[in-house]
Amino acid sequence: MSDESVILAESAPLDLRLSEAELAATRDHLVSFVDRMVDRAGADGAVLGLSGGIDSTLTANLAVEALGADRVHGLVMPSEVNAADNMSDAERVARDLGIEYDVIDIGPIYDAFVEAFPDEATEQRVETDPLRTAAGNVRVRIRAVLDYFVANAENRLVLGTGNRSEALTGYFTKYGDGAVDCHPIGNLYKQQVRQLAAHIGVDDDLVTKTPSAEMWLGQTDEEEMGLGYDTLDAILALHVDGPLSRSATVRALDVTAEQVDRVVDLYEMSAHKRSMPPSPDPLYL
Ligand SMILES: Nc1ncnc2c1ncn2[C@@H]1O[C@H](COP(=O)(O)OP(=O)(O)OC[C@H]2O[C@@H]([n+]3cccc(C(=O)O)c3)[C@H](O)[C@@H]2O)[C@@H](O)[C@H]1O
Ligand SMILES: Nc1ncnc2c1ncn2[C@@H]1O[C@H](COP(=O)(O)OP(=O)(O)OP(=O)(O)O)[C@@H](O)[C@H]1O
Ligand SMILES: [Mg+2]
Repeated sequence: MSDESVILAESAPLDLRLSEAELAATRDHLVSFVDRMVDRAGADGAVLGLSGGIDSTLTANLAVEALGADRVHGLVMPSEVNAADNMSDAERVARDLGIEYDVIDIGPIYDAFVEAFPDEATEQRVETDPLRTAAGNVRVRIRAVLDYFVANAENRLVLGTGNRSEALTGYFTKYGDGAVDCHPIGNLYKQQVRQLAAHIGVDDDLVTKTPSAEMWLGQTDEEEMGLGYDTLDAILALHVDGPLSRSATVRALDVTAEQVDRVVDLYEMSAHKRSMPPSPDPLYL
């Protein structure tokens, strides 16, 4: 069994599932949020990146429910490190929803970036950290530039797809997938994202797909974070968002103190990603 399947085989230590009535209320709440955001901005619609993952799939579904298919524009943006299956899933989502979408190969844009960089060795070293992450972040930020081009050109808002598990751990690229106008699913833990997606009828293969940022070939969120989402969500809900102490969390979830500490570290180290860039207090002379 690979490391990844060990992580995915973990049983959920805390049941965060919503009831059917709560799912229905959540769906209405998020749909009206999207509608309100676009309306208050005086925008004509929304644009979002479609990756074939569950976060963008759910967000696209909610956007279509809020705005109608004719006011949602999807961008499928493959690169050399995206699995072809994910890109065809992204196109399937757009087609099934009946939205306008473009497929934009970001490979040449990324290559131009690397070639323009003065360090000739950059290209050779990008497959090992820290350059692997830096290079992956470039791809993510290129997508943000394209999202905003469409938003500017077509008077749309950029919909983010971040969920609460990612926000609290800083598991996103600053000014990359974090560069958006709002995050409709930003208050749902990852397992609630899956549950809401299943509730609204998203295909099962998309609901159960292994989450991946696809910053490099074969990347998975859970492997990189060193924690399964079910464990992560449970620790976030009880300890970071909730009132339980470190030791009470260890007892309640049957997790290790190291796992709780890891989550707290991720949370604390990423505080800068959850606030506006600070300036010094004003100096009144
Ligand atoms: N204390 C501090 N105060 C203010 N700024 C601080 C800072 N510490 C770092 N920084 C700044 O933040 C930068 C690091 O942040 P960042 O550039 O985001 O880079 P970083 O957090 O290193 O990498 C992004 C992480 O998010 C994951 N990700 C990215 C995109 C999508 C998804 C997904 O789930 O799909 C996941 C990715 O796999 C990776 O683990 C530093 O280079 C520095 O500029
Ligand atoms: N190849 C891509 N084309 C278009 N958009 C992308 C691509 N890769 C990532 N994105 C955008 O970046 C967002 C963040 O990626 P992330 O992996 O967190 O979400 P996801 O792929 O929708 O779901 P999961 O986390 O389960 O993989 C995506 O939801 C999508 O909006
Ligand atoms: Mg993904």
